[in-house]
Amino acid sequence: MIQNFTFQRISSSSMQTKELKSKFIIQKNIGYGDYGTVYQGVNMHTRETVAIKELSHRINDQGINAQALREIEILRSLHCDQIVLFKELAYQNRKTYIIMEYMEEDLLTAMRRDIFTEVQAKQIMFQVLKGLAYLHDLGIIHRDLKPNNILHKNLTIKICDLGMAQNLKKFKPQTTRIQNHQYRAPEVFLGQKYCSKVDVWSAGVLFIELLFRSNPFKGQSEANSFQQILKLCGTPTEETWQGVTTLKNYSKLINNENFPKILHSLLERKMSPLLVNLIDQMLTLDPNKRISAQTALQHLYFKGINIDRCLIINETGKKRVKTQSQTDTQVHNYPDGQRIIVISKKY
Ligand SMILES: Nc1ncnc2c1ncn2[C@@H]1O[C@H](COP(=O)(O)OP(=O)(O)OP(=O)(O)O)[C@@H](O)[C@H]1O
Repeated sequence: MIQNFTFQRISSSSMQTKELKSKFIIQKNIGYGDYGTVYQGVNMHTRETVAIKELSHRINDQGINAQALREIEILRSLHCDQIVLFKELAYQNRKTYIIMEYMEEDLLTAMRRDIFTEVQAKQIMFQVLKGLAYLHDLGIIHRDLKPNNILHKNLTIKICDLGMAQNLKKFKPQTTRIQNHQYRAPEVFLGQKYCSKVDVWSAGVLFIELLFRSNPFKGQSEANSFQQILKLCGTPTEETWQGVTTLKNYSKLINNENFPKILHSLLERKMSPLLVNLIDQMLTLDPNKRISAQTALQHLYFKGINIDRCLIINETGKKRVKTQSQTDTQVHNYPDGQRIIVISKKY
């Protein structure tokens, strides 16, 4: 009965759910997650290739679980080039299927195989930040940004898996059981009420991972990852993060050891000053001081970016970056008095 109610709720706003087999053929399995299996399929009427996410709910479950319902409700309301496109819902044998546009693969798979150049990482990050800025503008936090939730097709990026997303406008209580611990923002570890800046933190981690092929906050456990944050970003103090010592988990997670901030100098060895400045702002411990996705898009690092022109695909389908030997010199003065001179190649 409740199962029917759930479908009625979903279909109430002109959503027609059809039985899966009347329209789609499942071709192969393309992904597994904690909440479902994703298949490649084809729409028999249009011949379009689609991704079909099966939302598992056991026989005795009462309708679609809250996470699945949240994913459906949020995903279908979004219209953004950087978010995977929701197409329709289907059902079969008491299971619900989200039909989405099909993408080539996720970034985790791509990162395990390919080494990204800085130009490619820049293209990827610009699109990820655009997707986040769109979500944040609507009051939605993704809360689970990580390489396997970012899809690409020839480096056109789409964020997927809105199962953990929260619409801040709905004023629901916040859980701290969010984000994979290697991408988790410090305020979540410390038990502070959080906002869309948690996604910016995850994006900053992803940026480093794309360039270094390793996650700076990799840890076997949540505690390990948090220790890594402290070791690289420094121990937060009242001077650097006002109110940090009063946070719920402060005394549990932070002892007397005072780590200096060394992330900046590690990044400088490999990255341009502008990029270091951007990542530094994305990985600022205090969420109030951390850059927003919208402001990050306007950072000088992205000045002149043209996604279409930079990437060309060669005949074998491999990504190749077109470069020219022209250089460009820019001087940037930051409000904190820092002055950066950048000599960069024009692309
Ligand atoms: N539209 C798509 N096109 C191609 N592959 C996809 C698509 N959607 C998902 N996938 C693949 O399926 C995987 C799992 O999808 P998704 O993250 O939505 O499932 P989940 O059960 O919510 O996962 P999680 O365990 O992260 O919560 C992705 O990492 C990706 O590899």
